[in-house]
Amino acid sequence: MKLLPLSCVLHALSIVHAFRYDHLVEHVNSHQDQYVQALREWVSVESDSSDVSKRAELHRMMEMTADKLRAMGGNVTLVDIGEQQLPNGEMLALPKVVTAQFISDPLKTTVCVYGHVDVQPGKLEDGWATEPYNLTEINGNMHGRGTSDNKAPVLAWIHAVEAYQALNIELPVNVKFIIEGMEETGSNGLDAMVVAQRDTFLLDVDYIIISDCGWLSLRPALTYGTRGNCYFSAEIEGAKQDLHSGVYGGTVIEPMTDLIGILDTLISPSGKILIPGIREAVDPLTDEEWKTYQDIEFDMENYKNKLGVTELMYNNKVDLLAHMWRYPTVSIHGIEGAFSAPGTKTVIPAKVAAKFSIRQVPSMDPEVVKKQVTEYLEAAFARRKSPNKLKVTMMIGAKPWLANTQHVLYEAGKKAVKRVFNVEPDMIREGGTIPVARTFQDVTGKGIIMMPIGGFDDGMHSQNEKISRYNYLEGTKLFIAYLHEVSQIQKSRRPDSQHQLTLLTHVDMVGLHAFLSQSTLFVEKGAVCTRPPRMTVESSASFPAVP
Ligand SMILES: CC(C)C[C@H](N)C(=O)NCC(=O)O
Repeated sequence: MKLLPLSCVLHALSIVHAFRYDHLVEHVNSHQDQYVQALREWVSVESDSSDVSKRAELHRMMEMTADKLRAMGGNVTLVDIGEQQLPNGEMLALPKVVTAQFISDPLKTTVCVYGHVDVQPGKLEDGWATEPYNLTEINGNMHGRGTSDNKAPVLAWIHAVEAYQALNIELPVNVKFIIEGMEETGSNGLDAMVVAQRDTFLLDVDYIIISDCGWLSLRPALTYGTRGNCYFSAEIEGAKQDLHSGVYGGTVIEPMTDLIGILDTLISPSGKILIPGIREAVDPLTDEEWKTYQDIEFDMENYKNKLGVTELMYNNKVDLLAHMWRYPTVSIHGIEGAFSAPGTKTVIPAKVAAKFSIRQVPSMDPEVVKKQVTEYLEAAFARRKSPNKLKVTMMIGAKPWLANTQHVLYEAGKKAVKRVFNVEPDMIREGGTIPVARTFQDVTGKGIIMMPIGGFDDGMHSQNEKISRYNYLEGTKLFIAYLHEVSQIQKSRRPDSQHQLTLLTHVDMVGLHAFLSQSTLFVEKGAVCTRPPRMTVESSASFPAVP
C-alpha cells in the first residue's frame, strides 16, 4: 500500500475541518432564536453587583450560569470566595465564582475563558428608552443592561462549546470557564481565588481568553491592553445634621463647598492631571506606538456624533487614542449625600462624599497612586483652613494589563477573525479595566488574549446598552473558529509553561500576603471588601513571584 505524503494528509484534514466549520456556522445561524432567548433570560436577572439590595439576584445569576454549564455536561463548581464588609460594618456573602471544565485530554491544549455576569445599575428613569432588564430588539440591536457587558459574550462562548457538542464534533481544545459576579465593582475576592487555584484548576491551563470589551469601529479587533482603576471616595463632614440654608447659610463652613473646592484641584479644564507624580510616572509615547495609532482607521467625526458632543479633548487621532488607552485620566462620578432630586430643596448637606477614579497605566502602581492622591487632597483641604473633617479612601485598586501582540495567541486570533469576517483585526487597547487580567498574568504567567465581540457603540454602562444580533452571532462563530485556531498552535511554539512554573516556585507566604495586600480584596478596611475568603489557599507555599 502506498502511503500518502504528510502534506496531503494535512490538506485533507483541513478540508474536513473547513467542512465542519461550515456545519458549525449553520448550526449557529439556525439556533439564533434560542441564543437570543438565553440572553433574554439572563438579562432579566438584575445582577447589579454595586447594589447590595440586589445580592439575592446576583446569587441567582451565578446559579443559573452554573446550571447552564452543568446541563452541557461540564464539571462545574461554585467556589465560595468569602464575604465583603460594607461601610456600615455588616458582612455580606460575595457571589460564588463558577468554574467549569469541558473535556480533559492531556494531549490537547487547554484554554480558560474568563467572563462576568454581574452588571452596572440600570433604571428606566435614568433615561432608558426601554425597560433595562427586559431584552428589547430594535433594528437588529438587542437592548438591555448587561447585554454587551458581559452576558452576551459569556453566552457566545457557551454556545460555541455547545455547537461543537451538538454536532458531535470533538472540541479541538480542553475548555475551562471562570465566571464571576463582582467584576463591575473591582472583582472582590477573585484575586485570592486565582492565587488559591493556581496549582489546581489553573495548573493545566495554557491560555486565558477574555471577551469583556468592545471593538473600536465596525472592524473586529483584538485587544492587548487595559487601563487600571483606582477608585476613591473623598468624604467631608461638618455639622451633625443637614441645615436650612436660609437660617444657617453664611454662618457655617459648608462641606459641599470644601468638597467642590478640592475636587477642582484634581484636573485642569484641558485634561491635565494636577496631582504631582502621576503624569511623571507615565512612559512617553514611542515612535512605534505613534505609528500604530496613526495606522488605525478611526473616524473622529463619527465618534463625536456617537457621543453627541461638539468637541473632544484632542482633535487629532493619535492624541485621542493615546488618551483613551495609554495615558491616565481622572473622572468624577458623583457625590453621595448631595441633593440630586428634582425640585428646589434648600439644604446644606452635613456630610458629602465624592466618588472619583483615576484610570492608571502600566508604569503606575495603585498603592503609589493612593498615597499621591491622599496627600494631595489633604494638602488642598488644609489650605482651605476648614474646620470640617476630610477622609480619603481608595475603594478599588485594580491594576492595568498589557500583552505582547507577537504572542501566538494573537496570531491565532488574527486567523480566526480573517476566517469569520474576512478582514484583518484592529489591534487596540481598552481604556476600561478588567481587574483580574493582570492578576492572571502575574499569578499564572499564562498567555492572555482579549477577543472582544461588542460593538463600538454598545453603550456599556450607559442608557440603552445593547449588542447587535450580528455581533452576538458572528461573535459565537469567531469563538468557534478561535478554538480551532488555538488547537493549531504547535506545541513547540507555546511558551514553556513548565519553565515558567519553575521560575515561580520560590516564593513563600510572604509573597502571597504581599500580593493579596495589594489586591482589591484587602485594600481598604471599612471600604468595599476587607475580609479574606473562607476558602483554603492550598497553594500558598509556592506563591509565585511576578515573572
Ligand atoms: C470596557 C470594560 C473593560 C468592560 C468591563 N466589564 C468594565 O466595565 N470594567 C469596569 C470598569 O470600570 O472599567
